[in-house]
Amino acid sequence: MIELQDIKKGFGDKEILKGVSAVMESGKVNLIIGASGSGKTVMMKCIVGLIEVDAGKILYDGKDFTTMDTHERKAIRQEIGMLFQGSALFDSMTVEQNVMFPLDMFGTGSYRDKKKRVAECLERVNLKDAARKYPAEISGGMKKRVGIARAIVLNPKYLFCDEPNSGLDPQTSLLIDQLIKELTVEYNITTVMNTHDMNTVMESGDHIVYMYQGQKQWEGSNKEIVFSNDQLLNDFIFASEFLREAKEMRQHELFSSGKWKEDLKNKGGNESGDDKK
Ligand SMILES: Nc1ncnc2c1ncn2[C@@H]1O[C@H](COP(=O)(O)OP(=O)(O)OP(=O)(O)O)[C@@H](O)[C@H]1O
Repeated sequence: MIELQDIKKGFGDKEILKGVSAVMESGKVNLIIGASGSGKTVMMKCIVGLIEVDAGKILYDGKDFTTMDTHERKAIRQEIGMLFQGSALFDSMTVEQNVMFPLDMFGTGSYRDKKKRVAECLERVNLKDAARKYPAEISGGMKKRVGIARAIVLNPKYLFCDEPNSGLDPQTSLLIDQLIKELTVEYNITTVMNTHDMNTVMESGDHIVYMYQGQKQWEGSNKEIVFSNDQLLNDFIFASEFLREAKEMRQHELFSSGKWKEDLKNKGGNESGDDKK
């Protein structure tokens, strides 16, 4: 679990994060969404320590990251897996060597153990047969899967994904989303993902933090989004008439099945559809 307590960050006299609090739960895909410039990337960089917050706390399973020294931070960083937007593979290395890289950097076992771990991860993302290929020889979706294998090779407790679906077709995006979600549940990882992809929001958003101009405007699940009355969130998510109609249909479907009550109860919400901020 990662907890943000009133984090603030500014550059010069420009305040970017204006006191954000949120809890990113383990075993869940926690999404950060919002318009361009709303502060998603700055927030993500603060959480992993690429930039320092001006105020507030970031707790990794109760341990305050903001006051840790370099040594303590290094220990946390070893528990973090990162999936970068462009996959960020080394072109001169094979798929297998790319996945091996974090093990060579931080791993302790023998070469044989490392090879075994790499094989397990490649098998898990269904890329066993591509081990000897180079990035230039595989598709964009496969590159993302290599990125995922590399991100999980050290058994991370926390996984950060920056726009994992950018540049992928809708079907491949869905497969990547499913894979990330499965791994999150399987290994009880706290996954934090920055995304613009509305399919991801609706399919994988166990917990969604909607950022608006440096503040958390709304948070809830993909089910709660359908019943949200927050105007800014609705304008952002259901931007087109088509999506507004789809939302109404989904609401109707959930209302008539009575399933919305069950879903909201499970999420700790109430029947009035009041939003949590
Ligand atoms: N290093 C920096 N120095 C100064 N300003 C910065 C810096 N990094 C980000 N900003 C500013 O912070 C604001 C939020 O940027 P951020 O990258 O977090 O937006 P975002 O929500 O991730 O947008 P996008 O969806 O386009 O990636 C922007 O106005 C940006 O110009």
